[in-house]
Amino acid sequence: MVTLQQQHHPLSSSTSRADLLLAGALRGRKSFRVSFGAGTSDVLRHSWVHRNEPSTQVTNASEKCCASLGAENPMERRFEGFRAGVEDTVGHGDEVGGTDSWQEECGVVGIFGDSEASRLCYLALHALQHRGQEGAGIVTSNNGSLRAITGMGLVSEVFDESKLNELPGTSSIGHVRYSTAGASALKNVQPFVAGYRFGSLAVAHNGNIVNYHSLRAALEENGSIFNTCSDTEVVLHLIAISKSRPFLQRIVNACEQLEGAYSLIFLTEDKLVAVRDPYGFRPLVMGRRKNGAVVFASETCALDLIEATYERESRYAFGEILADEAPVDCDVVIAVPDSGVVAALGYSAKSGVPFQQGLIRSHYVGRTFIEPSQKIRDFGVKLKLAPVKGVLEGKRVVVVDDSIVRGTTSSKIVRLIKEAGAAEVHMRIASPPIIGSCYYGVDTPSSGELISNRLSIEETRKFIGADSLAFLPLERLRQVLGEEAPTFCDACFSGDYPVPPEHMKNKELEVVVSNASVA
Ligand SMILES: O=P(O)(O)OC[C@H]1O[C@H](OP(=O)(O)OP(=O)(O)O)[C@H](O)[C@@H]1O
Ligand SMILES: NC(=O)CC[C@H](N)C(=O)O
Repeated sequence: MVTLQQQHHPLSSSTSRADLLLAGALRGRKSFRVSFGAGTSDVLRHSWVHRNEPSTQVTNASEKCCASLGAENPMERRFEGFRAGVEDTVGHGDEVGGTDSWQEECGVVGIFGDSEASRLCYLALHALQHRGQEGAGIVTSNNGSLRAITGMGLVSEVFDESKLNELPGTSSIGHVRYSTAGASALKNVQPFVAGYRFGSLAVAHNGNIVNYHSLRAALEENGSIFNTCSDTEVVLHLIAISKSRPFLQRIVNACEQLEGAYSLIFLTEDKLVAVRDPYGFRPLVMGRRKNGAVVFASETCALDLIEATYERESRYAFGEILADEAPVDCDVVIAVPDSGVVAALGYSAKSGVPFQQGLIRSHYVGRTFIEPSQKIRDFGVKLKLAPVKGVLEGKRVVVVDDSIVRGTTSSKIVRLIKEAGAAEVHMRIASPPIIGSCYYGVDTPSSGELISNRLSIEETRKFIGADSLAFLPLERLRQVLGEEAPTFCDACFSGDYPVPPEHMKNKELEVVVSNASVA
């Protein structure tokens, strides 16, 4: 582990140390670990500390997790179809055997050094709401103790002004949940807070710990009692039993035992620590507010909302590369909102072709994956996206999206745009073809259902009905990532799985590698 940075935090002398640590300890791969704060308190405690809200109704291990969903909760209706027969350790990925589109998974946030920490956390969670709608929670640290509020439902359903008033403090972490391990139930809603012999510790996790079953079995064998049926809880137990010193080393020690995907944010009475797995499976970005407060979040949209700056935006570069690699005579560049917007701006800037809003997204419609059948899903795309005739009629249109998964969205979009009168439709995709399923926490369909696994780029172009189709070449993606490229997992694009997963669900591992990038 190498210390990259030590600096004075401008806000408070009691939180005066900021360490940015770049760890190379985990299996020889590079990952980053970041901690902010000072000192440790040596409080002797073993019990769980406050998870306010009804979540404190702790249960015996054999209880089905789905049991604690409240009847009045709107999410109960939304997830009704998924819950039948759900076992303790089951999340969405296991229940439905993959979903209709590329799922982004939970969102995590951490704020350090701002007197409005819980409010900023709340706003940032709003920006990340698309990553998980089952439950939300915030933990703050104030005057040497942690305080948590968690609940089922959307951020706006769980929190209001009075709840936020109950969460004073200058540091906070937050979570929006899309379950992958452990059913959709209140007790599995994060952040989790635990008390152990050195004080209190909270954690928010995005990802899937693939060796969770064996870790939990070993911990239970040694007497650990679990409070939830989420994979995330093992991390707290591993930290609590670690013999390493100081606190950061205990985290390293715990994470060294984890396999799979984890972007984790920890909060103690005086520290905030962000950890990313050695392969960078799940996203995590760092930003800073003007007052010096440090922010971690799953996506940059959360940084933008709370006016924290982030140094690099690679999606813009992906758009520029597409314009460079796959130019085409066209009149207008449009995006599939919201995920294609930044890349479309990059394409437009590089090609000199104007960017316009050719598709308007309705934010009042649920994500298409909630719809149960293919037939209904087709309507879903139409409901979600409305073409703007004035922009499209008679035009040669370049449409930029971030990915093609099964091909459902792209084919509907091409049809919508043509029906609106476009003369030509050229799809540009700001990622390489997705040829392999994900086993590390992104709920993707099985490999066989991925269109780029089954069809060549030319066949995919025909399937979606576009006049041309181009993907971001994998080598160019790696170029953008530079030296960091080997530290990121690109299994879904390359078929090269860095960690063989313990549980394969029903997905096949075989992938067909497709080399061409333009059709
Ligand atoms: O090829 P398909 O299987 O249709 O999936 C591809 C689509 O899925 C994602 O959107 P999603 O529906 O997740 O909504 P988003 O725009 O909120 O990301 C992605 O941005 C593509 O538009
Ligand atoms: N989507 C996620 O990142 C889920 C985190 C964790 N595995 C859970 O199920 O709660």
